[in-house]
Amino acid sequence: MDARQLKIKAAETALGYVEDGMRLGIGTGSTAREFIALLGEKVANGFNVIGVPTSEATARQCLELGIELKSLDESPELDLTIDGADEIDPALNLIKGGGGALLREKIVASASKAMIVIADETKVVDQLGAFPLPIEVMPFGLGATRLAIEKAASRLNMSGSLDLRSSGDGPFMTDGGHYILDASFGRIPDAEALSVALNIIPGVVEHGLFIDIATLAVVASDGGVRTLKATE
Ligand SMILES: O=C[C@H](O)[C@H](O)[C@H](O)COP(=O)(O)O
Repeated sequence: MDARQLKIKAAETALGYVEDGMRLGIGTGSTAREFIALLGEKVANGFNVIGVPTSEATARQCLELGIELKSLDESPELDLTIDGADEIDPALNLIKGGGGALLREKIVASASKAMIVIADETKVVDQLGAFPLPIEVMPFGLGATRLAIEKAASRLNMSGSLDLRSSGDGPFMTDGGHYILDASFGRIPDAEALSVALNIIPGVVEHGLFIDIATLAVVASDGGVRTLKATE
């Protein structure tokens, strides 16, 4: 099976967890896109959900498919969020933000009773960190924020490059109007400690470490689809 078929398989399985009438957080990225396409087919056949999108791109796709959308202000508590991930560890801690949507994704997933991650097998790792960690930062004070991140990482015995994400003709801008620094620190020995250390830096808006948020992962490989639950 090619990569897209695996994403569709994971999305199909996750769709089985969505019940009629649910308030649903809807993720961003190429795997989430396959999920939205399948959800759209179900909605066209009379299935009801109220979706809260995690990005402008997801909102556009949902609206094209006739999926009813609300904001988190209108629907502040959600039953379930379904979203992709860049890395998944055995405790179901995640790295997200490869597509730049991590801030809204974390707000939406945190407002949900459950979060199901959909992915192909390549996203499952023993320890997070081979995928560069996206850190969403304020454009104001970028140099000072970068230095503060480097110092915080160094206190945790980590170092590496912090690359300002580019859109081709300038810095990549998130839906919230912020920049992204992609941190290549390598394997992260203590993701929770790094998460806390990043969260207290004033210019850091959010980062892509999702700790204790995901409840289930649906992972597709050539051998079939398996579901993972957090080991601790
Ligand atoms: O910002 C983007 C999101 O966190 C995505 O869910 C993540 O990057 C995975 O994307 P994909 O399904 O395209 O690999």
